[in-house]
Amino acid sequence: MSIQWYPGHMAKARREVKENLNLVDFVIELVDARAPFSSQNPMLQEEIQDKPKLVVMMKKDLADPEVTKEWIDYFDTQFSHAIAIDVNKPKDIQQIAEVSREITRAKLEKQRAKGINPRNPRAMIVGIPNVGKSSLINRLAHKKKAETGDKPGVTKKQQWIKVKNEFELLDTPGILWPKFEDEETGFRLASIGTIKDQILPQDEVAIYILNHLRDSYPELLEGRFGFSSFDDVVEAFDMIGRKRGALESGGVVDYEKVAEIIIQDLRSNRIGRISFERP
Ligand SMILES: Nc1nc2c(ncn2[C@@H]2O[C@H](COP(=O)(O)OP(=O)(O)OP(=O)(O)O)[C@@H](O)[C@H]2O)c(=O)[nH]1
Repeated sequence: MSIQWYPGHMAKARREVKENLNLVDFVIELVDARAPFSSQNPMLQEEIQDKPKLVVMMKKDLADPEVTKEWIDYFDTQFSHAIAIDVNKPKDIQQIAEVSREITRAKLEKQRAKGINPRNPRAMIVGIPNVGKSSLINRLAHKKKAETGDKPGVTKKQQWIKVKNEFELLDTPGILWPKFEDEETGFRLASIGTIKDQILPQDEVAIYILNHLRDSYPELLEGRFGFSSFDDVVEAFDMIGRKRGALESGGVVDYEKVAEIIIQDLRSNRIGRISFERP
């Protein structure tokens, strides 16, 4: 995870995805259910053109279920099929094969009508770093451990994974960059752990999270930290620091430590199910 995206990397990633897109009939785009807009790649649609797309919102177990429902409706109005999954739920994984059948049905029927015996449709997974691409590929392939490619000197042959006899999946995912649109997008991506911790100041990320909890999830703020509102963020840091023993010698609150506590509590799902954006 946490690739630093420079123009050269971006051009190379785009080229690689484009080459593989030529091999497939439809695309499975992974986004993070907690921030489905910010975690989309801004250029993917351009490359996909009119190929059918299935949007899979990963990590639904970490997102606010009400908001996830809104996103599914939203993507449906955008002519994309969308589902939300928890990669550890076999039932959710099963859903991918079912929706894929719907997506490719029309094309297969057309081919059959022409007397062609169609081959299995082919798909590839595309998404930003850390969104869950390898986890999903491994589940679809019934593998327990991630396979490591890229051994120096070994050319990795592309392989197709047969998924429930519904479609064939390219075993290597396409990795593209997230949006870098504005500060708000950056904070959302930092909160869900998509961008390198060094990129944005951790105290600012923690403040962003606290403000979001106060404004949208006061009951979760209360449940985890013991207060549901605050006027001044320093006061909030002080309360958390005292409660959690993040103190320097002399009993002064260690703000850096508090920022770390807030971020880690969020990412390890100890605060509750939180979404960072609505459609
Ligand atoms: N809670 C939860 N965690 C998930 C889910 N899917 C993936 N993860 C976790 O997200 C992290 C990243 O998953 P990966 O499969 O490595 O993501 P990736 O997109 O292949 O990452 P890169 O190799 O960096 O591009 C891992 O810790 C996974 O366990 C999910 O549905 N729910």
